[in-house]
Amino acid sequence: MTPEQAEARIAELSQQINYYNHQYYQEDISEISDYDFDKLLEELVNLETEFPQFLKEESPSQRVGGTITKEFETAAHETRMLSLGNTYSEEELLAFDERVAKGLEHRNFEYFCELKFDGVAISVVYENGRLIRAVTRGDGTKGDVVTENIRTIRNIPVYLSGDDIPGKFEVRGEIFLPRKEFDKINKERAENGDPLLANPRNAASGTVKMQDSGIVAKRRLNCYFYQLITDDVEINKHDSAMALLEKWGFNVSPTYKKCTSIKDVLQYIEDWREKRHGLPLDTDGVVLKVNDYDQREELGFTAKIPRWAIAYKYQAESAESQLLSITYQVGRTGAITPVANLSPVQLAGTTVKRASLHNANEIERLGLQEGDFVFVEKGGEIIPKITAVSLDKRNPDARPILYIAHCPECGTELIRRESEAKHYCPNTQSCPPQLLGRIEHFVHKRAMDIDSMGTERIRALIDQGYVANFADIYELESKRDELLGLEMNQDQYQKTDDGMLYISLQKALFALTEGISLSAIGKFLDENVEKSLDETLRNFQPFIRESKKKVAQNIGTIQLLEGVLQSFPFQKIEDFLPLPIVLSLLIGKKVGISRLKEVAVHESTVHGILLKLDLDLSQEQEDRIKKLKANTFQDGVINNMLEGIKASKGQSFERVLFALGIRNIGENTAQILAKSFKNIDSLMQASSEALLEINGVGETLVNSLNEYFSDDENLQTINRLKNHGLNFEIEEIERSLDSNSLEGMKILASGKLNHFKRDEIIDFVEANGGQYVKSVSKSLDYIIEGEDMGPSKKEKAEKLGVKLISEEAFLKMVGK
Ligand SMILES: NC(=O)c1ccc[n+]([C@@H]2O[C@H](COP(=O)([O-])OP(=O)(O)OC[C@H]3O[C@@H](n4cnc5c(N)ncnc54)[C@H](O)[C@@H]3O)[C@@H](O)[C@H]2O)c1
Ligand SMILES: [Zn+2]
Repeated sequence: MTPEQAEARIAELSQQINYYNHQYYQEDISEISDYDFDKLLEELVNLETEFPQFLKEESPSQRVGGTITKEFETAAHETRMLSLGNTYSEEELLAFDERVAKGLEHRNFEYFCELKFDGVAISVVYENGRLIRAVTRGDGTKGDVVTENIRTIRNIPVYLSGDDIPGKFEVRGEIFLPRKEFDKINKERAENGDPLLANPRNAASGTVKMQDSGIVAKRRLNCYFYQLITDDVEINKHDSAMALLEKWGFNVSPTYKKCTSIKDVLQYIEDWREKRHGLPLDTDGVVLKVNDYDQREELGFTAKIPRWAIAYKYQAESAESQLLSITYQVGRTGAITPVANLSPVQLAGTTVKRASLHNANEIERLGLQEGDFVFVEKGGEIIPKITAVSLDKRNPDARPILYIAHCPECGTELIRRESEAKHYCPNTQSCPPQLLGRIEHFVHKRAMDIDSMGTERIRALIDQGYVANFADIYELESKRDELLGLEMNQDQYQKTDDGMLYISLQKALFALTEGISLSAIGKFLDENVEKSLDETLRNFQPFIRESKKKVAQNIGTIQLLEGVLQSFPFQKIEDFLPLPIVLSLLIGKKVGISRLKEVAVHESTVHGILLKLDLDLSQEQEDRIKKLKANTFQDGVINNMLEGIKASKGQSFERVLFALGIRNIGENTAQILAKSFKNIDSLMQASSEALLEINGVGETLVNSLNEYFSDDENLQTINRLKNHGLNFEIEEIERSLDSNSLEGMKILASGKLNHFKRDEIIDFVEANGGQYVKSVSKSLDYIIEGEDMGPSKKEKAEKLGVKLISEEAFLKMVGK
């Protein structure tokens, strides 16, 4: 490499690393894996070592990656908070050991080994036994003061008592979000249709920097401490510092170990390579630190890292698997996410059968072709990802993956907006998952409040054609009889990219056999989770024998199933079977497999397929098919749901307005609009000027309203909802007045007020006998002049001779 090339590459690497650092520390996003990031940094360090003339002071190799944010107060660290050198290789670890030995002139020394917890570093300062300040690492010299947030973490003591607590000391540790909590939060977010958190580390980091410590408290963060800094007690070694932390009640992970040689360290690393997956949090390596403080001092620091410690990072585990098929998922926003169905493979302690492919670019980047053997890796993320294709194993006849052009849920042609990686289904009105999102909003507690309509039920109603818009909900009452028997649990179904409907293996085996319970089959499948579909079916036969239930008949059916699976070229999804195949075994004499295939492509449940086929089935056949179905709507469920729907008709106009889900109309705006316009007709007819007069209404909102009301379908829905008796006008509540001081006066406020939020001023004027008016006109008595009242409005008021009054003077006038 020439010096010119080196200089250019150094600049390029620095820029990339700075960018990823910004994403990682400020935005809590990992755009590349830690491994890839560390490789970039390593390349930079190597080049700067070879060409020291290009080493800049501000190079990312010389600085700790984070910075402070603007949202918090800043505090300086009394002792700098450094980064750690890291390595992925044993050789480099041995080289580190030699450097340490040499630095200590080959005197004896010990290592203290800890796991490297994957969270965010925190410094917590105590004075006289009280937690007085908590600060993030920031840029290493100063960080964000996040004391209030840290106080909400239960196992960080706020007070300490005991006679050996120093007057002043600092502890450092790693805040983390336990994996269980992380999964719980994401489950809730999925149910609410919120975007999922990417991984526990980024979630922890984002949480620590939240403005609302109430939310932080709910997130159940936890902390492991690994450093004590104090001048008030004589400590010479790290192990005694750790013992003190434990004694004082700080949470210390019991996974540490003191080692007397690098050989012991390597053993510790091996011991935890697999075992760490059983810990409640993510760990990504081992930190080894020289135990003795005097020896540490001798070894010293570089600008960014201590010379007496290093992190050995476990490389993300990788495994080879085969691509079976691709499923395209449609989110509540219409975003399409391709998911790879893989043959099962063991990875980081779990069986992997699926991997996210993110978007079309990712498929292209990988150059993925049908049936490819691929490498999967599991980093901090829950869903593993495909990192590469094993080209030498590729079938020469394999075809490239063609990204779907139409929405798998509704058939609409997909669009891809410029500068966005994802494809979208533009059918926001009736694409089932998007409709689901809108209906979930409609029935939400703060909207129509129909809590008897949970996600599963709504999904069933949408998929089976009963609900296509809000008004349909109020017509369910008249369809009570048809609802009986509708299927609910959609997780038992899957569709491949060609629209073919699949059913879970558990349900299929349950229906195909006799005398074996669903839970027994579930248990059998759990035991075979690592096995491929073919192996699982093979193992199912000895299982049937053990069960001693209708052995000959059941085994016969399973062998038949294996035969049919071989003769028909369906794509594979582990844990699922093509529904036409399963149905052909149950009712094959009545209808051919090609007809079943035809119908299964267009339907989303067994119930739907049967309605379509309209066959004359025997009772026995009906009973066996029933075993395939998901939970169905029963009388109790239906009554409960219809009652909730009926009760929702009492919701106020503002709730109804919010429920409609008009873009940019949140709860607050709905309240303001309802109060200002009193009913939907005036709102519909309101001119842009009249709308803009209202505090809190801007151009964007005016546009959303215009767009919404100019759509006939929306108007129809509103009309139908009106006919069903929903409230489209405000109920005037008789109110006793606070005073009469504004009697007969017409008042308007403009600009930002200090004592009133958005719509509070309206209430206030009315409560004191006045009338609040929304536009500037001659009939006004006063305009309360808020901060930054627009100059044109002011001019208009002056022209009309309307009196301007300050907020203070107004309050005085009312006697407040
Ligand atoms: N994926 C990305 O885009 C991206 C971007 C920037 C950084 N990163 C990752 O972050 C790393 C750099 O972060 P860093 O500078 O914080 O270094 P680091 O995370 O590699 O090491 C220092 C940190 O380790 C933590 N730690 C955990 N357990 C510890 C223990 N037992 N003892 C001491 N410290 C412990 C502390 O928070 C400490 O601040 C990179 O190596 C990379 O893996 C990733
Ligand atoms: Zn769609």
